Amino acid sequence: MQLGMIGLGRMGANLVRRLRQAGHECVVYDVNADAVAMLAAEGATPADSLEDFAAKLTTPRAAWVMVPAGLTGDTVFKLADLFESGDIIIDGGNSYYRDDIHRAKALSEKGIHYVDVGTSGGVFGLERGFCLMIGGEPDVVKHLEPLFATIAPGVDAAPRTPGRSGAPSQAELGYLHCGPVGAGHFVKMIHNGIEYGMMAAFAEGLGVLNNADIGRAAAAGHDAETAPLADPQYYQYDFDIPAITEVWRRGSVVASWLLDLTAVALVEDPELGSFGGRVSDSGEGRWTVLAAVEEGVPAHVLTASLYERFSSRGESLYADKILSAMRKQFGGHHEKPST
Ligand SMILES: O=C(O)[C@H](O)[C@@H](O)[C@H](O)[C@H](O)COP(=O)(O)O
Repeated sequence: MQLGMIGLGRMGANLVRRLRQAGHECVVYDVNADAVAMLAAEGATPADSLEDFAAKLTTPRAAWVMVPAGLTGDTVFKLADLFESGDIIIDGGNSYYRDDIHRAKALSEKGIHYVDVGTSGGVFGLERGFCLMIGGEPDVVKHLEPLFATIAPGVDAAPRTPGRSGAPSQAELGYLHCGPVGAGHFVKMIHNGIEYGMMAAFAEGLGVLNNADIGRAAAAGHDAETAPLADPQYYQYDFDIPAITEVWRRGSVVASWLLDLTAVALVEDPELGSFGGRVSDSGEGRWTVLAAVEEGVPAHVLTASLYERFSSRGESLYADKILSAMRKQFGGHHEKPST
């Protein structure tokens, strides 16, 4: 089957490679001509403009947009100007599901179909396959199924769940038509909200392990900034955290791909010296929390993990200064000045 790919960064390029390995034809375009040339050298059909891209696709066209966040809407609408009724535009980025709903409505006036695909797997997707969460019209999603089946990891990526037998379902193959337009990105949004929570759980637990030698510092003298440690004898452990993440990978309840990646990170940089501790976020966690608020559903862990990212970037500094100022006012306590 033929697919056009716009956006040949790590994700887009690897999607093309995975499709090509299975014999699908790919027409590729990116504003970076070098990225186009690299995939052309691997056998993809290059396009040197959006117009050229649209012209090289056979109707009904199917184009996957995988451009950096912020450029997706513009790219979708530019492409829609060149496309005809019956053509399909797939947004495989991390778009807000509400944008999908608006875009699909606008495109439908021209008869163009819009499919949203939450794509998980990151830089490992070429080898492992990408988990796909899909939203769109059933017949359009069905038409694209050979592409989704190729991109997805396949049934062997995980042991079959006891109780499931016979021909593997879509979900067992690693892709799922989740519902109408927006449903794919809604599911991906919540996936990423969970990702924030799981990451924060590992980070906080390892942080507590990392401080389990605090009893030694306490023996050397009490720091007036914190309450005295009641029993320093209980905090005399100098844990090997890379080794702990490694042992947890084998047979423990918290074994997971996220833990595997944490173990890799700690082998590469045991002291984490290459990180400043500022954690970015690109919107999915915020949208998850907004959805929880609007649904009136508690999401304690996911909300706390989002706020931790804000704190990591110094966004709690003003509030922390207010805390110090109040404590000094009512108690006359000494609070350390800014450094
Ligand atoms: O499932 C995935 O492969 C990841 O979730 C991927 O989509 C990306 O790494 C996140 O979107 C980062 O999200 P933040 O920038 O919000 O941490």
